[in-house]
Amino acid sequence: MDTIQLQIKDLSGFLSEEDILKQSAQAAACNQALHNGSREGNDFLGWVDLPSSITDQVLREIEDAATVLRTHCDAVVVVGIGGSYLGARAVIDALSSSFDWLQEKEDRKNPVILYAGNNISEDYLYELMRYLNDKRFGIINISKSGTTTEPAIAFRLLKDQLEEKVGKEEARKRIVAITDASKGALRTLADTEGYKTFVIPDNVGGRYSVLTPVGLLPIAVAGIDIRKLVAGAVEIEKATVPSTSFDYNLPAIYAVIRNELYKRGKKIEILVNYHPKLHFLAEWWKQLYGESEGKENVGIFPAAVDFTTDLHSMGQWIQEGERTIFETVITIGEANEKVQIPHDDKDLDGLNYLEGKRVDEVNKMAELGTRIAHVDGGVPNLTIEIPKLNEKYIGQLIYFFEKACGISGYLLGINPFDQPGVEAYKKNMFALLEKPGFEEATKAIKARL
Ligand SMILES: O=P(O)(O)OC[C@H]1O[C@H](O)[C@H](O)[C@@H](O)[C@@H]1O
Repeated sequence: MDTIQLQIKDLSGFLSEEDILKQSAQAAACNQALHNGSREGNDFLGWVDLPSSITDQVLREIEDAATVLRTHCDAVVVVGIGGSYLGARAVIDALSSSFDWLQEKEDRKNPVILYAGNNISEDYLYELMRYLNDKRFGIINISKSGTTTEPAIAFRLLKDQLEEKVGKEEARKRIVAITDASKGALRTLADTEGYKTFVIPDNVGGRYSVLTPVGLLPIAVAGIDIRKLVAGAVEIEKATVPSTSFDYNLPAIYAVIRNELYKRGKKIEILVNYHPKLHFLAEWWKQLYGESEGKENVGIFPAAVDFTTDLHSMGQWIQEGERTIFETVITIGEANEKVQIPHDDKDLDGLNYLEGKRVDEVNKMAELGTRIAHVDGGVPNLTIEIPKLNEKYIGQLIYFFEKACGISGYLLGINPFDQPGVEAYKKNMFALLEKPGFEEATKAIKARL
């Protein structure tokens, strides 16, 4: 097995093969629409053939910029929010040691990757700047619009700190901006300051941008092979072209299943993992599906849990709470490392029955036991099988989820490529902060307080 797989046998009793196959023509039409741009949102389809169109030259330019940062910095702060950081963080966490950031400087092969601009917490920023005070650090500032408040605040602070520490000249070498080709405050700022920049293509939305420099540069700085990641994505891109028959088009099958379950009252999809390093993959997935489908008062609510951790907190709800959920489980075939449970002469903890077993074997039995219990408890389960955690399969998984999301959104009958609802909080916040241009809104909102 050289590719990710979709396992659907635990849907029996909830959804038949016939129910799924009935939707195959519709799903194929949605997939076709993603390729020929015949439906809503067609100005945001740049991601569809993005993996196969990334040239060697583009990859080299990203790798070169990564080398500059890796040479000049012991820590690199990725400034961005939503699609401008989640993809990078998902891949970096999935493919790095869980304790990478704790390694002493002399033992490190890669700079520590830190994140900012994804919240407006004063304490967070203070603590980050304090940590960076005696570090050789750099910044990758990412914003597609170039106008988002959270990263703009973080960047202003970090830029000040860096320039004060090393001077404007050296700071310029350690700052890279990734933004629109011509629009937005970040573009103006980067051009004025003379930063190295990369462009986010107009036709690739933030949540679909992980395979552009938005994701690839931070990932490369973290020492991860972006060529293998992209190659993995290309494989699924090729395997899901419109001529692919429905039975082999895994994203199309996944898209149909989640929509059919939704029609049957399963309003919440829980993405499940059994490895803490996949936590941010689920965060990335939540944005992808949440922003794409949650509109016009419809859409599955994308949730996520980390098992077995959350079996000791959310497990009760999932087993016996309202039956409006289904689970999509990401399962990893083979652990990358080997740890066996040792023998203990006294066996005071009663664990000798596990002696000699790999920890992963125990994890897998927890996974199997949970799946059986949840299905028995009325929770449909589908499983995405990944042979092991490496660049290639994460690349496959990224494209799998992106393609499925596009098909799924069209099946649902909405435009999966806009996010009008996100503006509501911003308008109120700007009005409350008395941003120039919001005078009327300021008056109106203040009258409500
Ligand atoms: O990259 P930016 O323009 O800064 O946007 C960052 C994020 O915030 C926005 O409000 C959108 O909801 C997201 O889709 C986007 O990924």
